[in-house]
Amino acid sequence: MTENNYQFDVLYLGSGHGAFNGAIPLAMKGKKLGVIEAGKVGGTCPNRGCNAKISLDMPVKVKQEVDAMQGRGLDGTTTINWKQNVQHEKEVINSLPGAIEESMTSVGIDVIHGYGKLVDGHTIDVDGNQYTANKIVIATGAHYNQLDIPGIELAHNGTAFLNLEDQPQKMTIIGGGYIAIEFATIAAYAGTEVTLLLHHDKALRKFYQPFVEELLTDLEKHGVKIIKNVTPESIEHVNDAYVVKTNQGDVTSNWVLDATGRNPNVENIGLNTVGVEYDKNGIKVNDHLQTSVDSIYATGDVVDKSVGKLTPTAIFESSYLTKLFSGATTEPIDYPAVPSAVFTSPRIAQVGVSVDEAKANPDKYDVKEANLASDWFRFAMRENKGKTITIFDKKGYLVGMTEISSEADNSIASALPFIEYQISPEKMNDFITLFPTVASETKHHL
Ligand SMILES: Cc1cc2nc3c(=O)[nH]c(=O)nc-3n(C[C@H](O)[C@H](O)[C@H](O)COP(=O)(O)OP(=O)(O)OC[C@H]3O[C@@H](n4cnc5c(N)ncnc54)[C@H](O)[C@@H]3O)c2cc1C
Ligand SMILES: NC(=O)c1ccc[n+]([C@@H]2O[C@H](COP(=O)([O-])OP(=O)(O)OC[C@H]3O[C@@H](n4cnc5c(N)ncnc54)[C@H](O)[C@@H]3O)[C@@H](O)[C@H]2O)c1
Repeated sequence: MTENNYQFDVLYLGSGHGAFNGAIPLAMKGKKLGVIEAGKVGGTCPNRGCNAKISLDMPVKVKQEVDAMQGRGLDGTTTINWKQNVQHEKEVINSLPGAIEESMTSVGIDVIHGYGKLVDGHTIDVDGNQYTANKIVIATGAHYNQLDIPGIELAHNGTAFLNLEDQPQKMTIIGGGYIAIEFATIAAYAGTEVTLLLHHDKALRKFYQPFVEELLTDLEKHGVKIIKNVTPESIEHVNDAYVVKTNQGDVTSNWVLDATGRNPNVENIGLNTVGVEYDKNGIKVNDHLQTSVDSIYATGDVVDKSVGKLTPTAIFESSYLTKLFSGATTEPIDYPAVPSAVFTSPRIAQVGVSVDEAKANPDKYDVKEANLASDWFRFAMRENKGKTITIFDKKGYLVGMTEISSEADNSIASALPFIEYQISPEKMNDFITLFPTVASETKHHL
């Protein structure tokens, strides 16, 4: 029996990481749960986000490593087969929605397929059928922004890129965020001539800009043409090509990607009907992820939040609600330092206090910069561009780190416990790492 005789204790609108990561352990605690999904179970990340993207990146990373070892034990470069790579990606992701649905149904969760709309604080309508719950969690995620210019319907979004079976000879990418830069890398390494249109003079604005400049220079070496401070004005189909008309002239290619960001899915789900407050940045929540309607909570990309709209933050929020709903906590949500990485070649990754903040506050922080080319292990990998910057407070505790290298994601990941658990400089030596690894060499910089 559920609380107050509702059909469900908790009903999730959406089945992405903001829902299923918390729903499964909550169901295992005996709660009766329902998860409503209009599209593929598992949402963006497994089906058309992180997992799909990183599968396409695997040959790119290997190619970068093979290129680096030319004449150092390896003779002969390699080329990326676009069609095979997309097939490889499909083989990785195709089974995920079924597996995620099975992991929910196996613990008694009802997965309801259809489009849900809030009717009141305890009821969701799914294609004419009404479902009631003591609590509702809105986890509807986000959708691609579409530039408001004539001819934009001739451009494609990130999902189309991940499903693109025929390699374009030339591609125009509008945007300078994660998706624009990661997809430019994948396409350029496969031999597509990419033109990247940056709205301003900077890309990846949340990352340390000297590292971003190095990344852009490296992309240029791989044939990417970068045009800064450009405003796309329209797109036209001329003969077999697509022409992006801009304030700096025409850019012609066979395929155009609109990578100008993502917007939260707040429209047409009944938020106005029930009085849930939101704006273009997402649903407003308090420090318990509760919306302006007491019985309704929100997680993931649909939430207006200061931390990154990333899979691990969606998982953290979903898991927090599991603790809240099961009575394991009454405390507000308390995010740890949130790492982020751009999965390019080389990668840039960062966590904690930023380099800019540290340099602006020399009374609070010490900044240590290291060129990784002089690390013997990175030298063995022929990593010649790597740089790492570590940031310490005045007591010598690690509080932030930023790296550019082919292993930046793994290097930052290995430093996370030292930051989150505030390991003292003396205690750091109590850890024995595997040797020789990225982690063992990263530790020398901490
Ligand atoms: C191309 C790409 C690459 C990315 N790469 C990374 C990465 O490398 N690392 C990282 O951390 N993050 C990455 N992200 C971000 C990450 O995918 C999201 O932060 C994460 O998926 C958010 O999860 P969510 O549960 O909030 O939303 P989603 O996963 O989007 O799930 C929302 C679900 O709700 C469903 N839905 C919406 N409205 C309704 C309705 N009315 N009724 C029923 N169902 C509904 C949708 O169909 C969807 O399945 C990437 C995103 C993209 C697009
Ligand atoms: N590695 C990762 O963790 C990863 C990878 C991909 C996506 N994501 C997530 O997905 C989300 C979406 O990524 P994204 O790259 O689409 O968004 P983004 O917000 O990172 O970048 C959007 C880009 O579009 C540009 N832009 C905006 N309006 C424009 C205009 N009118 N004309 C030209 N350019 C314009 C911006 O300047 C910016 O460079 C992000 O929130 C990110 O958290 C994460």
